[in-house]
Amino acid sequence: MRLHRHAPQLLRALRAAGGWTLTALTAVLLAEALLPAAHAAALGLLVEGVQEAAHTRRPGAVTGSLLVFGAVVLTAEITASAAPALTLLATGRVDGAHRRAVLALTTSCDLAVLNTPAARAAIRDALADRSKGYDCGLSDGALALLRSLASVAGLLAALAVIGLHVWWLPAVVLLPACAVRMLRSRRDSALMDDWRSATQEELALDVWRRANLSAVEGQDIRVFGLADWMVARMRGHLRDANKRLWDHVDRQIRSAWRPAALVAAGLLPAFVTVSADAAAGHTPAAAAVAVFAGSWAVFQVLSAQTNSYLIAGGVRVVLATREVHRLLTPTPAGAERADAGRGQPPHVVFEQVRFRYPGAGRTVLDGVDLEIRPGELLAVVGANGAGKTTLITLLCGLYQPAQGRLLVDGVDLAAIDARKWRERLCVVFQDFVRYPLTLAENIGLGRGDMVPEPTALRRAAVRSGLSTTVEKLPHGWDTPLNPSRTGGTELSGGQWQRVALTRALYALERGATLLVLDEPAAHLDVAAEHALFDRLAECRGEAGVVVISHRLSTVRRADRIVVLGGGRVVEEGTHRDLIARAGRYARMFAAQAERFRAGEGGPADGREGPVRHTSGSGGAGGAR
Ligand SMILES: Nc1ncnc2c1ncn2[C@@H]1O[C@H](COP(=O)(O)OP(=O)(O)OP(=O)(O)O)[C@@H](O)[C@H]1O
Repeated sequence: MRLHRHAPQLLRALRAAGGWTLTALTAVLLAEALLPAAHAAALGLLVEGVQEAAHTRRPGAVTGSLLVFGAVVLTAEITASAAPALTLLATGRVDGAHRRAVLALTTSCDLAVLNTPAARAAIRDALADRSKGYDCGLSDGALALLRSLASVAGLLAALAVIGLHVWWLPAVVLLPACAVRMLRSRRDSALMDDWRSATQEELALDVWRRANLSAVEGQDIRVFGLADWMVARMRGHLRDANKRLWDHVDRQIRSAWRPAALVAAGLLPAFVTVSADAAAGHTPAAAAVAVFAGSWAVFQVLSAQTNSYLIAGGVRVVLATREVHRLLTPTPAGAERADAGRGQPPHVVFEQVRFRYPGAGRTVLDGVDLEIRPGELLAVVGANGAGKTTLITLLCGLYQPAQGRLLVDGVDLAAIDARKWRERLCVVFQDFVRYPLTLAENIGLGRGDMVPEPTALRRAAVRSGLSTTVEKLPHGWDTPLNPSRTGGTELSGGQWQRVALTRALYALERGATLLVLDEPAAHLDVAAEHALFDRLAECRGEAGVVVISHRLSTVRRADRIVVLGGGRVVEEGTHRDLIARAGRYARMFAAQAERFRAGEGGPADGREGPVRHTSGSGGAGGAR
């Protein structure tokens, strides 16, 4: 790694620490680095002052040198207290700014790019999260470089102190000092390598530690009797992690004599010569003291020099960040893009849309032509894997079609500001997120960019049928939906689904005009699903509503039904039209009704399809 090429960029990162903090920190680090040399010089002066006071019998002769020595000691105290605080402040600001920049890129880029292995690896390296096994981040590297530069000044000063009295001594001291430094550097790098591999074992161990404490995995561990197996596995990881570290300690203890031998070999002959000169009266005692202390200062400065692995780690972050920038090139700025329009339900058209996930072999959507009319209630049905969820991710602009285009009110979605378009959408994905926050916060995230509005929260809860749940919660809206928090609780699957739905309906209250629901009733019973569909039907007109569902008895009441199959729309129309056509939809519907008639659940009026989407044969797909 060529440090000189990346050093300026690493140092530039420090600007985020702020002008004053950076200036103060640089001054403190410089003072710290100069202290050993200053101490040696002050010690020489003090000896000279004491000698003069003894010689002239004037105690006042020592005052000046005593003040200088006191100033050095005071500076050491001040820097020792100020350096950690300033370092902490600078670290927080530099890493904070860096993380914000990476986060901004990752949240604004296309998911297709974000999900590639190259992008994931670059983001991981750029964030260098310690909990993921990284030993140092951007600020560690940048501060290490700054400290190294300061220590060069300290080294030159220490060499000057000894060179001033004995001209040949700097070279004699510098050689063993550099050798000791190299040995230490190698030892630290080896320790980091061992520590890194031990961390990987620790991370693996942590997976099982957390699994044991988690309610979900905890169930499996108990039901399948995995406890002994898990403990054995954890022991294995712990043994591997510790073995590397113990081997390292063992090696270090056995080779501890090397630096000591180098110090002795370098310093002893020189010190003996200087002492002999001093005894012979060729070198003053004060100069000899300064030389001895100065020589030791050279060793001190070089030993204190921060390990190069930190700088290497910082450079790795710089390079990874550059890669993140290259891969996640943001879409053109919003201002240059078309606005998404507001207020009215959008008219969306999929035109010959083809799409395949990055790295996947199969084309999921293969020429989809689909219209979502303003304010209509549209149902999308199809077998498992037909591409219904994929359709939604394209509608949200999370992925771009490989071919074809999506038009929103006649404008290509690719030319519309993604943020503004998503403000018009409220989506509940099949795998909705269960945030470990309070109920109100969970719902408010439907428009996290706005100040939460309690009236809108309550209206959305009434619409989704969540109100009765709110009343039963110990702290109502302020109940944390996380049993491990004080006063927190866990919701059932169906209750969580209503929370996700309320989140979307809240977004509707706050200005969204297209509601998209992917299996919104997967966790609800048949009666609750019917009631939900009635409420969704009330939203139409005010907003467009797109519902994906496998339960055909429910979606039959949609304005239009679209059937996806083979990567394209194979049928569309009202329930009545599609039944009359006696095609794929009619066969799926008949199969579900047949299951119901066979007594597999639901009311017996032929309206209810009892089918859950979890099994291929039981779902719409199985009815083909
Ligand atoms: N992130 C992804 N990367 C690669 N392939 C994916 C990804 N997500 C989905 N797929 C594949 O795309 C196809 C369509 O998936 P999609 O989730 O859109 O189907 P679906 O109709 O919603 O299915 P279901 O009814 O089971 O929810 C599937 O074959 C699936 O394996």
